[in-house]
Amino acid sequence: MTGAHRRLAPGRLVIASHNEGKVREIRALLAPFGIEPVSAASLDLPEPEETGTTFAANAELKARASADLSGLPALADDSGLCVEALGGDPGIFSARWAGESKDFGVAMQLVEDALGKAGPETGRDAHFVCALSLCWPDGHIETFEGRSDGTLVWPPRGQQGFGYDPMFLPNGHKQTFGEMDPDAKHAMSHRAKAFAKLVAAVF
Ligand SMILES: O=P(O)(O)OP(=O)(O)OP(=O)(O)OC[C@H]1O[C@@H](n2cnc3c(O)ncnc32)[C@H](O)[C@@H]1O
Ligand SMILES: [Mg+2]
Repeated sequence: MTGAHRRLAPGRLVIASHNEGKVREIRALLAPFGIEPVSAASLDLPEPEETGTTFAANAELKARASADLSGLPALADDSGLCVEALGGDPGIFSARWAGESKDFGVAMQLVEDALGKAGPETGRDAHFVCALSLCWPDGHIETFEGRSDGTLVWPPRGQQGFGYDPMFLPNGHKQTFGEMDPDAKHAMSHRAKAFAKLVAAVF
């Protein structure tokens, strides 16, 4: 982003996400900062169409939509799993690979099948990206990104986290994000890294 940072005043903040897993993680990350989080679902805010071509563009359009409609600052997250052998797919389409029923068992199987087609020589490296955008009701917006690098395991392991977590083994660790205690994921995830940048800028 460009320009000066703006401080976020204590008070209500909309978490502009309809993904319960993300909302849970963002609440935990916000807990120490005296902010009163309100979810987009509890305000009945619609889920905007994600027409952006980058994580940052989608995070910005989601944050802006919620800030406009609620009159409160809004924090949105756009994130996804990028697989090197698949040219970065599913990337910004990570949610869409799970289909209408949001079944990540299906989405992980699609990733595994695509990796099988790509062949063993291409490797199993992958990374998660998280873009966090904070938009104020007057339209001022700030965006921060974080990334976690790792490899993909099969079969998936663990019941913690959400989405693609059970098949993602972060570099230097023995447990997948699906097996890790939530606090351990928060200490190192793509979301936590983006959040640390946001904290440094606006709190
Ligand atoms: O747009 P919102 O309402 O926030 O919810 P969403 O689920 O549609 O979220 P995205 O558009 O950002 O899609 C990203 C998908 O990538 C996956 N994903 C993102 N972060 C993840 C994480 O930390 N662990 C596992 N999967 C993750 C997850 O399945 C998401 O559905
Ligand atoms: Mg989405």
